[in-house]
Amino acid sequence: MFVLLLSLCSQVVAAGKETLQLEYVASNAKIVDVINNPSIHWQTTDDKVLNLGYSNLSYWVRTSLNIDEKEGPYLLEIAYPVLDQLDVYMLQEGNIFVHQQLGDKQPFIDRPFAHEHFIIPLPNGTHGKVALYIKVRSSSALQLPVVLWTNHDFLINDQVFRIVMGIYFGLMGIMAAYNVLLYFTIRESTLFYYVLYVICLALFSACLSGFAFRYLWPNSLWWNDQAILFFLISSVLTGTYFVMTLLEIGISDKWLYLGCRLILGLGLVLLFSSVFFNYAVMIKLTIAYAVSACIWGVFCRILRLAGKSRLATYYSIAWSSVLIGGIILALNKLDLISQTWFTENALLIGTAIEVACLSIAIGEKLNTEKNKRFQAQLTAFNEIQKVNSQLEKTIAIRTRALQEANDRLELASRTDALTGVANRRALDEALNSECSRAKRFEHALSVIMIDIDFFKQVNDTYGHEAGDDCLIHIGSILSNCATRAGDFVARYGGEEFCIVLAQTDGSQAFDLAEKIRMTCEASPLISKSYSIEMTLSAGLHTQTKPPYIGKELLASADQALYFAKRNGRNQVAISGEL
Ligand SMILES: Nc1nc2c(ncn2[C@@H]2O[C@H](COP(=O)(O)OP(=O)(O)OP(=O)(O)O)[C@@H](O)[C@H]2O)c(=O)[nH]1
Repeated sequence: MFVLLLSLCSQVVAAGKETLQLEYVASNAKIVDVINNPSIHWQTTDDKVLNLGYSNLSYWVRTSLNIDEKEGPYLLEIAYPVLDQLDVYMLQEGNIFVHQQLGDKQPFIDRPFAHEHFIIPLPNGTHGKVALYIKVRSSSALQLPVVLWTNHDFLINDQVFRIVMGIYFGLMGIMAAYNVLLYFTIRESTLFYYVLYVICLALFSACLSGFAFRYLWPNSLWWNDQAILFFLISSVLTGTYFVMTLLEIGISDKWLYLGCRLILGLGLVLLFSSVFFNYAVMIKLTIAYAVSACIWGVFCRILRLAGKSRLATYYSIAWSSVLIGGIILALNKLDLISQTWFTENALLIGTAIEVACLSIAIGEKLNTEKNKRFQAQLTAFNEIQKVNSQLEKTIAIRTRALQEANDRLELASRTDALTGVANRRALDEALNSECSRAKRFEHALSVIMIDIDFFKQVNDTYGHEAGDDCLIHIGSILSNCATRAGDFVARYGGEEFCIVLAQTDGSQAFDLAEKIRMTCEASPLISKSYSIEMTLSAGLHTQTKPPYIGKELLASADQALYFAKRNGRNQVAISGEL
């Protein structure tokens, strides 16, 4: 876009303006002492634009214009808005017919033609050879781009000039407005400094191009000079803050941080000094300061962005473009390169590219940070998942261990500690549940009560320890004999045992009771020091119809046992047959 407009602009300028051969001399004399004074040694220049660099002297510049009335009317343009004082004289045959005082030391309203540049309309009817004398003085760089336009060509050229400026300030405005909205949304300090930087840069460009004087402070002559310094220094200050936040230069980056702090400190000193010291001195210092800061910006990129390729690319293009633009403008102002549309607008082009690239660089940085945050969240999420699964495993192991412990406790609470068979509590539960089942399915249910004969004698003879071993021995005989599903062996208490036989009729139960009795009789408890022979007495009760009541079954079986004892022991008695 810029290249297109640049070429378009160059064509219009080339077609519209008459090339003027300027002569100049450093002199503070009056017009009457300059015209027709053969002792003055006028110097000529081959440049299209007279460029005298930074000079505090007054200069007289002269040329002659050939006016063809048929082509007119004509406008004389001095296309450099920051000149301090201009006295423009036009003479024909030694008579002054135009005298115009111009310059940015006069209120804008005094200009004969409302324009950012200095424009002098030639009086109607001007014809033939006209001598042009300009006395110029400026504390800024002294350039004198004098152009003679026909009205028609001037209008075409001016339209292009305004389109280019409109695009530039429009771009700056959009960038500032968009990023300020973005700042209020995401509160990222880089955006804040970027917006300040863009505003300062745009205002600095507005000062240089004359737009600020025309539209913002047309009557503030002192401020109009100060504003150039103020906004250039402010651009560097806000730009440095921006670079520090964009590149995350903190106190840990010792030398980079100190460098940035030095630039900020120097900027503040210059800003303060600019109020008191001569503009001509301050502008040179400020330009040197701005160029150094710009080079420092490039240096920061080299040290800080090695390896961060995309952000580095945008940043490099941005800073290089403004650096190149600034250098071209500085060389132009110092009269080291000639003034052309491009050299005059190089900084504008550079800053426009810079502002756009920096905006992309911010986006790139935010994007990188978003990805970093996402990665961190992902890592944290994975970590949490890992911990959770570890926790779940640990909980499962603990739960299993707890369950096993509970099972062991449950078993222990239902088991007789000495013999290992079920205890009385478990017997009551099993008997009740078998009673319910028998009632429901109308099964026969048998209960055998067993008691060791003369066990007191065993204890008395062999001791309690041996007695305990005998109880264990009998418990194991019972468990080994009553092995059918539904057989339930329990220690009833002391030397008494009980067997519940589900779905077992009287004859089956009797056979089992006999088998147990005989096994016991035939299996003495043998140890190194003794062999204890034992017999059992058993009472059997079988319930074949309701009511199935546990306590009553036990009582009937116990009654039968009592009978077996009384009847001589070592026998099985059946409750119904007593
Ligand atoms: N070693 C040991 N002896 C027990 C245990 N529980 C009960 N006894 C003993 O068992 C004996 C039971 O004796 P008694 O009730 O007089 O009956 P008995 O001597 O077996 O005679 P009968 O039952 O009439 O044949 C007592 O001496 C109790 O001390 C026990 O857990 N261990």
